Amino acid sequence: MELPQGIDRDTVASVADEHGTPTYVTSATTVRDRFDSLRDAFPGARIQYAAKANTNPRILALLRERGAALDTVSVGEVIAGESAGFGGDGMMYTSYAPSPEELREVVDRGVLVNVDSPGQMETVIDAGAERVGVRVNPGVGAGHSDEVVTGGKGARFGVTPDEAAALFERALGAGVEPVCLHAHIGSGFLEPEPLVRATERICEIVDDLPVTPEYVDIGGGLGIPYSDAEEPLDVEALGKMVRDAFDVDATLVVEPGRYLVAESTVLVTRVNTVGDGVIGVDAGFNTLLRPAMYDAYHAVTNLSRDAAPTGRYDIAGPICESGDYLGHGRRIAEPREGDLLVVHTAGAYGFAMASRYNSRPLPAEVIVDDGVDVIREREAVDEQFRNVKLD
Ligand SMILES: Cc1ncc(COP(=O)(O)O)c(C=O)c1O
Ligand SMILES: N[C@@H](CCCC[NH3+])C(=O)O
Repeated sequence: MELPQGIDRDTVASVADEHGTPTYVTSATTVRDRFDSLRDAFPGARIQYAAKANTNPRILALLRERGAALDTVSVGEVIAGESAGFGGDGMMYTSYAPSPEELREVVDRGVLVNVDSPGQMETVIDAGAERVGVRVNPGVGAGHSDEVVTGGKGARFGVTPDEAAALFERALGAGVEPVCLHAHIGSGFLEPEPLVRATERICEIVDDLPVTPEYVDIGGGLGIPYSDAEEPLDVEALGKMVRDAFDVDATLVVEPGRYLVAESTVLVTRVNTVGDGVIGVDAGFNTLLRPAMYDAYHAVTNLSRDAAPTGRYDIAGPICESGDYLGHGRRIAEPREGDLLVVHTAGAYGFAMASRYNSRPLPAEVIVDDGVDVIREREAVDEQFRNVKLD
């Protein structure tokens, strides 16, 4: 698998030498390129980046400069958006079971809330919002695994179409403008059909609302190939099919996270231990959770060796759990202690899902644009204890 645009082996090696490992290394060019391809595929649409995929404010700012809006899920993400220059108008907030305090703070910050329960609607009205959105379950779901399907039967996200119409009525009755119907069916699908079907269904739901909202948000979920064997999603064809299905007089909102950032980033990690068929590296599921959590595949290459793959290796992280592997049976050039490995396609739900398990500090993040810039320092080991009270 290739490195992201504008990043070569020497760059990754010098990042590792200067800033240590594990470190996430992002190509600004690839982020811009993916944004531009979506903008071209969905002309006139609002491309609303789902900040949860990669919340680094420098990446948010890069997308804002390109013309993106922002979808947020917490006050923390709203603050990250503000620090990246997004105003309230440029952001929406779509969350599950938020506290009334959180909803009030989001409204105070001027961000449009997509509610998904009658109770949330009451809180947003009480908080003095002028506008509101409603999240509906369009009855269609899709995703790379069951854990990430958020629409269809059994999904807990979004109200029913009838409830959505009732919530629109409630907002109108309270003098609050219902400006958005929102849906999101799941994450990481590589075929256009589910999103096209959802778009058709969402438009039917819009037809039954008391007013047509300004925005109709069909969510994100656009997948990307994690291996050379997977066919990429044809976003141009998807854009055309969605636009053909979108027959309401509203601004189309597309809300991808993964598609915009996943391929922009690699995780560089150093080999600390070489055993019989198992190599131990300094990045584990504390750094990149996806393999352990979803059995997700991330390609791994040995940056330090020119040789063709010499064998198959299990790649283990440093966490004291037998499930801490980044990959199994990977064909790579024979690793030696001190070698650098690259874990590909790590820009979405990588750093964003990292933890301090085993009291290992959070990794560093670097962006490569005209030069190489640290966009998040590696956490110092003792920083993780700063809220601890010893007496
Ligand atoms: C409400 C909402 N919008 C957008 C997304 C973005 O998903 P993805 O990264 O798969 O595009 C998510 C996450 O699945 C989400 O929950
Ligand atoms: N975290 C998931 C995607 C879930 C998106 C959030 N709704 C992943 O890494 O694939």
